[in-house]
Amino acid sequence: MNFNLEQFASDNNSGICPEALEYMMKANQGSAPAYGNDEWTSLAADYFRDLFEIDCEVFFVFNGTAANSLSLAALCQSYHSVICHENAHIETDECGAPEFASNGSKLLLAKGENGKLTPEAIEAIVNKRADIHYPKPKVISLTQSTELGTLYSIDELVAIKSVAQKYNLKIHMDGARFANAVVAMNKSPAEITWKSGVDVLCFCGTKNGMALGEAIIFFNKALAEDFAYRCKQAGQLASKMRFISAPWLGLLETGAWFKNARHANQCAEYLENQLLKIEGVEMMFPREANAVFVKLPEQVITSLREKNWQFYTFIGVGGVRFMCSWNTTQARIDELVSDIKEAICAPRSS
Ligand SMILES: Cc1ncc(COP(=O)(O)O)c(C=O)c1O
Ligand SMILES: C[C@H](O)[C@H](N)C(=O)O
Repeated sequence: MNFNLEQFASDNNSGICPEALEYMMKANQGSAPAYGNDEWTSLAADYFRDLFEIDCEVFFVFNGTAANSLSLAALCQSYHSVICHENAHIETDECGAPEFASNGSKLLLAKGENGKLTPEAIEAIVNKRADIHYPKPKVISLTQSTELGTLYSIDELVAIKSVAQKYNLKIHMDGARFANAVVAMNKSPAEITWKSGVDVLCFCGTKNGMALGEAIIFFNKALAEDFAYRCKQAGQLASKMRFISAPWLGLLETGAWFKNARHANQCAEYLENQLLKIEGVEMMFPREANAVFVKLPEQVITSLREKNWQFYTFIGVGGVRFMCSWNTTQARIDELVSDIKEAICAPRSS
């Protein structure tokens, strides 16, 4: 298998973008204080404060599961619960880490069209029970863009914020593809986070072009009290933190965070448009960021696998996710589309 060819399984599969690599090399000069006491970490944190237009607390951890789990644990006690969508990554793909990190906060799952929570679904969970045996809802967890490639609009975020205020709930945002959401919505990072009621954001650098590294951004600073100890205890305090924060600064200072997300979104839009020209291909959800979800006949999926195409099929029988990244090329999209066309037109095996 040729590992150099871009794939469509995940933006996790992409390499390191030039800007992140350049700043990694810049940081690799001599020694620097460890555990986040270096200049790069300070500069990156300050840049986030400028970008989000608020004096927020910023922490850097290795991956998204850690970012989600630790930030959720900071928002609630073990006897509380976290309301999330049934397709939420914290439910489906973090191996119980959120429950583990919080010593037991239960995830309460809601259904919702296109992978999104609604105020009604949240209220139904909050009001389902009020007895002492029910883990008291304390946090709403939203993913922006969602696991199904869709977006919460500002109006939807504000409606959820009002429910959170009504029931004294905190709002966590899984921003694994937050940059893609900012680009797609053409709103400022502040408008789609703290100005819409978000208390803490997990801003993913890994999917945006870094080797690894997520920024946990507490807009409600009081909630970050002693959070550094939580990171240390969880093994998420990088001794050579400059090699997470410097690439982050590279993305931020050069604008690559925005450029990479815009490119990925544009590639997904191009892929969607090419697929819509093929009879027999059905879109599963609105394509609003860098993911394309389609229904494909089983023999097409088999044919693509035989040609070493990589993609997730976690969204039900015949459901396929194609994820575009900062380094996706139109040429590779055209190759994928050509193979899909060929497979759909091939005579069905009896
Ligand atoms: C929506 C979402 N949230 C969180 C994560 C967790 O990231 P990681 O795999 O780095 O733990 C992912 C992973 O790709 C994701 O897709
Ligand atoms: C689904 C998988 O766990 C990963 N979060 C991804 O989006 O590729």
